[in-house]
Amino acid sequence: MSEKIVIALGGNALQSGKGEPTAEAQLAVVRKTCEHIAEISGSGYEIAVVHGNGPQVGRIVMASEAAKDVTPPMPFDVCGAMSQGYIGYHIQQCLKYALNKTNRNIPVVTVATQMIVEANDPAFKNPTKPIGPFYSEAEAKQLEKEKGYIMREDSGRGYRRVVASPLPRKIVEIDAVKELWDHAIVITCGGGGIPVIEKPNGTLEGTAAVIDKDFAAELLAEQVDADILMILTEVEKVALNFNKPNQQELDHISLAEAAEYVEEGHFPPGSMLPKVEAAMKFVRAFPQKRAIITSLDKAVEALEGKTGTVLTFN
Ligand SMILES: Nc1ncnc2c1ncn2[C@@H]1O[C@H](COP(=O)(O)OP(=O)(O)O)[C@@H](O)[C@H]1O
Ligand SMILES: NC(=O)OP(=O)(O)O
Repeated sequence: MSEKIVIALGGNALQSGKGEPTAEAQLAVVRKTCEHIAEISGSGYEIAVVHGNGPQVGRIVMASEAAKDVTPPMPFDVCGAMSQGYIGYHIQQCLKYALNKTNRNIPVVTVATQMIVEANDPAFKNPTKPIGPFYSEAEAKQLEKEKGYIMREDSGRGYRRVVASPLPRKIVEIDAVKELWDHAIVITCGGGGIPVIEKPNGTLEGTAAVIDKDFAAELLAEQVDADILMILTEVEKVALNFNKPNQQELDHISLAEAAEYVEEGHFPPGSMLPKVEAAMKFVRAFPQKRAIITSLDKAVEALEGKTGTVLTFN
């Protein structure tokens, strides 16, 4: 039987193309990434794709706010749904093309996915998820004053707006994803899923937050009994002392080592910490399985054990 793999694509990594953060620049990165995903599919893996949306949803919110004199601003959850739509569309288009090139006629489909979060999740009081563009410290201070945004430094790359990032609890469309699994490559839980709160009468209500797609991908991997959780971002390996002269890249981490490095503060919240924590959760749930963190362009080599950081139980 072929192995199942959930592949998570970083929202920032998808915007890592040179030049302006345009849809065209993202499409170019998605196109290249999909060549790798098609190659993985060609090696016999069953795949689902999850993607991030931090930069994208941040810009959609900004555009919506900026257009307030022309049309009413969109609620935050709707902006999240819009980001799922356009990133999913890019992946669908590029992945289908890459699969066709290798004569693999597999349908590719995006499922608009809602994710149940808890209304009393402490994350609502402690925003950590960076979204939108990067700013200088002075610009960040100005935005805090003018717009009331909460701004934080993001992994040495500049300041960004941070928003609440509650934990994903339940994938609303999981039955549809499971039904589709044998027939298509499913793009699901985009941007971590559209955050919704379940009301006592059973209705769902969108809420203003951005769920971490690493945790969403992990939850999906558990639900579909995936063999591998693969998290693709901008760096080839997870590092200790990241961006410092004594930076040390890691080939392999055990669960116990990962816990120690987390405790020592090597991984910032909202960027590398959720990836490592999601990987830890996966191998804790499935001690025989593995999680891999690497860059978009190294996915194939990492699966072959040639690069990336592999996290296992022992
Ligand atoms: N210890 C670390 N090891 C590797 N990268 C790190 C580390 N700490 C912070 N980073 C940064 O975190 C980034 C990944 O987080 P982020 O950009 O939020 O991910 P995504 O691509 O999923 O949106 C890396 O590209 C790197 O710049
Ligand atoms: N939603 C989410 O996790 O986005 P990023 O991958 O951009 O951080």
